[in-house]
Amino acid sequence: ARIRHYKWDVKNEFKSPDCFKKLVITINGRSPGPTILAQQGDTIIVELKNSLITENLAIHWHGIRQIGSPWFDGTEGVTQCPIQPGETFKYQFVVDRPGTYLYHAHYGMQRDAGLYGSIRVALPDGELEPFAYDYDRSVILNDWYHKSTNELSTGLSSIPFQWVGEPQSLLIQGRGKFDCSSLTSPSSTDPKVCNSSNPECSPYVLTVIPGKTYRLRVSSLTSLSALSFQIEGHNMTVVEADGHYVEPFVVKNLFIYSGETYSVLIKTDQNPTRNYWMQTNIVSRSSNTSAGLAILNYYPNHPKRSPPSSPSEGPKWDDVDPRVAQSLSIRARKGMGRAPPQTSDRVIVLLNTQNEVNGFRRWSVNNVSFQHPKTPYLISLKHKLTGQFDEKPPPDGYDFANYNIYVKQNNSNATTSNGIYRLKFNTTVDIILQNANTMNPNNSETHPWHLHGHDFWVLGYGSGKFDIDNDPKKYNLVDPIEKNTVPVHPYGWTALRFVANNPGTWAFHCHIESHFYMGMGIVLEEGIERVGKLPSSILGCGASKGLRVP
Ligand SMILES: O=C1O[C@H]([C@@H](O)CO)C(O)=C1O
Repeated sequence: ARIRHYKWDVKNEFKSPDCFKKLVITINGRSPGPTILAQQGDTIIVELKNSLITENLAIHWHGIRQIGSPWFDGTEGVTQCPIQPGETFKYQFVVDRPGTYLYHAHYGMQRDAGLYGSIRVALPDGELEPFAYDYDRSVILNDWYHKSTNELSTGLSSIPFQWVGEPQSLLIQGRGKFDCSSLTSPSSTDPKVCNSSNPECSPYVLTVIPGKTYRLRVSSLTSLSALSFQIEGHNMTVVEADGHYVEPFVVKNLFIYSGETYSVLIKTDQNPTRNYWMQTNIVSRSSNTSAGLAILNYYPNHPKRSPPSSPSEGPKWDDVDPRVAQSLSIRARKGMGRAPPQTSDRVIVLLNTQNEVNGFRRWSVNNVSFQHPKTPYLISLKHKLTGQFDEKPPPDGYDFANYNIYVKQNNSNATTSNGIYRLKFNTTVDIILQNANTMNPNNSETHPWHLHGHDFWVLGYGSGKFDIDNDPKKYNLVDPIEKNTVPVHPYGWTALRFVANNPGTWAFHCHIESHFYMGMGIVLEEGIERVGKLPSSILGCGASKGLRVP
């Protein structure tokens, strides 16, 4: 195993990823940031300089379990104090599993500003993947807002509530195309603000050699949108999800939710005299945002030559069945999955609702809307700093008998809390995500939930209200996939199982940036007594002020 040492400088820069100029948070001048390339078992060291002028910072290593290094999970308020402007912070962790992972800001809604990238972990020398390919490439999908992160988050925490709305564009590998002619105000029609011929917003080009097999790692870090991804004229064979091998299945559209990663195999076996569209469309929300477009360039055609065809319409946004069908198709590759424990020690049902708290619009689980404490949990628990968060844990369920998930509630008030779920070390825990109606009539949204510090088995999906007596009998205990991010579909439920064997404090939350900001998450603690000495670099905020020694 090797040590991979990176030096990153994080700052604000003017960029035009979709032709509209705005402030973007870059790493070494780039957004998406540099790809971390490593081999299983390597140690990654990222020396991160915060060169933002007035803003704190924290970076999460999404999908990396941080076994033995829970303090470097990068989750502000949960595992560390934020990195202040001018400071250099050293993240150090082991990438213990091969696969496709991500990194991104995890502080307020900072991810929206463009602070994200990918992590690719290869097998050790001499070990082979269970599928063959000639080349390995990756694309990160995103959506993009023209308003600043501060404007968006301030709107969400204002009275009256100002929703972020649909994104202005969709990005593929950091590039999109906003139609500058749709702007009307004089300042924004200035070509210095929006310029459709700016080379920064020319489409991303993936050049391929005809007659080969490509492994394409596709991941999504959208702020809000669920996406359909397709490559004109090419089927995709899904072989990996969140770092786990999938029993291969073929799709034309890959539905992908924020925080998920997939590998698909594509054969470049189409007419080699032309190029093809790679395309994303928003699904699950009614949106006027144009498709995201990139070019699959068959060598030696000119990389800038537009495909002769028009981009496709994309799937119908409100057609839920094909998305549920894809979720159900994702199973562990035969003979390669780890079997889950056949029973669990604790079942936590999490009802997802939109609520109001003191006039603020929020999201809640079991009527509790999450709020960060001033002192990160890992620090207050390890150092036994009392009174730093609500000692009363949030509930393990909701009023199953009387709650109607299909209607807008008459009284949709909730409370805020920073209480956490404390899990007995090494026990097996089931979590059932239960979807419901929002505060708008006849509306239930899709939420991708992401768990830090673990992979979980996906035991099942269902529609309607989870029936605790009968639905567990239908669980897939034979070949469930392991993932770290999973959708709960509109008016549906999703059942997960994991073993609480990674000492630390771990966030579990909706990966939609505005929803987590609005309280849609929980925090789990397990084995805090087994956590080693905390590095001094994560201390220094809230009640841990005096603990930081140079
Ligand atoms: O949090 C949200 O707020 C809006 C909408 O409910 C506001 O009316 C929406 O679609 C969300 O996902």
